[in-house]
Amino acid sequence: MAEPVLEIRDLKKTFGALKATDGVSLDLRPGEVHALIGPNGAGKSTLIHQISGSFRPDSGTIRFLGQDIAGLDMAARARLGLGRSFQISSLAQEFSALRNVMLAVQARQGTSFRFFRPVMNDKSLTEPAMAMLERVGLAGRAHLPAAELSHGERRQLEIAIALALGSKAFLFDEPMAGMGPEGSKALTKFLDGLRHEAPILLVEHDMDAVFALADRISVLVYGRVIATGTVDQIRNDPEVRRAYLGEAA
Ligand SMILES: Nc1ncnc2c1ncn2[C@@H]1O[C@H](COP(=O)(O)OP(=O)(O)OP(=O)(O)O)[C@@H](O)[C@H]1O
Repeated sequence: MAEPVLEIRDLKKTFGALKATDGVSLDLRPGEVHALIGPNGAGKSTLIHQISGSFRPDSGTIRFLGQDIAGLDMAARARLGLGRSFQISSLAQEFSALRNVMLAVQARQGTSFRFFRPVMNDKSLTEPAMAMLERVGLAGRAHLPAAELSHGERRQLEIAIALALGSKAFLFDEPMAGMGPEGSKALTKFLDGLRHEAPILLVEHDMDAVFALADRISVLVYGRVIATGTVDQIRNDPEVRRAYLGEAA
């Protein structure tokens, strides 16, 4: 089996007396969508924050592409290729979609703002940025300000930016939230293709999306993983049904 892209071992984080993550271990393999589900307050977002670097774990290890990243800050983790969650919106609202992606291309190239050159005519930025917008299906909206894009389009733009930054894995925290049924369907289809570019750790309450996308599901309850398995294994696990899925599954 291929080496995991991301390996979490025994991650613990407390807030006062509350054990928000209580010894979580899981991994993310190349090409997969690994969904993390569980009731409200189970510790899903806290886990994502620890992986992305916005919270520091009390103990445990996080290895990304073979490297221990627990001591790195958020920006350093992003530079290594850990694509950030949707909950942090990184868009410059007044800039066009194209310009937003160009900034990411520029950041990856390691060049700073080029005040002496008209950036919008700089093909070394516009061409890769446009290619990225095409990949996410936004080429036709390239010249609109980010603020004028729909909710779903802004999500696509955020992914284009993450891809332009060279993301090698994605952490998505409730991407379907606020999307509506049609938007969720479109985003599900899009994420299904995205997994081949970079595997996805997906926190999501929308079970249709989870069941459609997940290669594996881990169920978090009170900060602990109570089960990890395929969609069928999780749907048929009596403890999971009791703790989370109820009879809806
Ligand atoms: N910064 C914080 N300070 C104190 N307590 C926190 C903090 N962040 C989260 N918590 C608590 O940790 C627990 C886990 O919260 P978390 O947001 O990770 O759960 P979740 O599974 O993502 O829930 P939801 O599905 O509702 O988003 C909750 O009891 C929450 O109140």
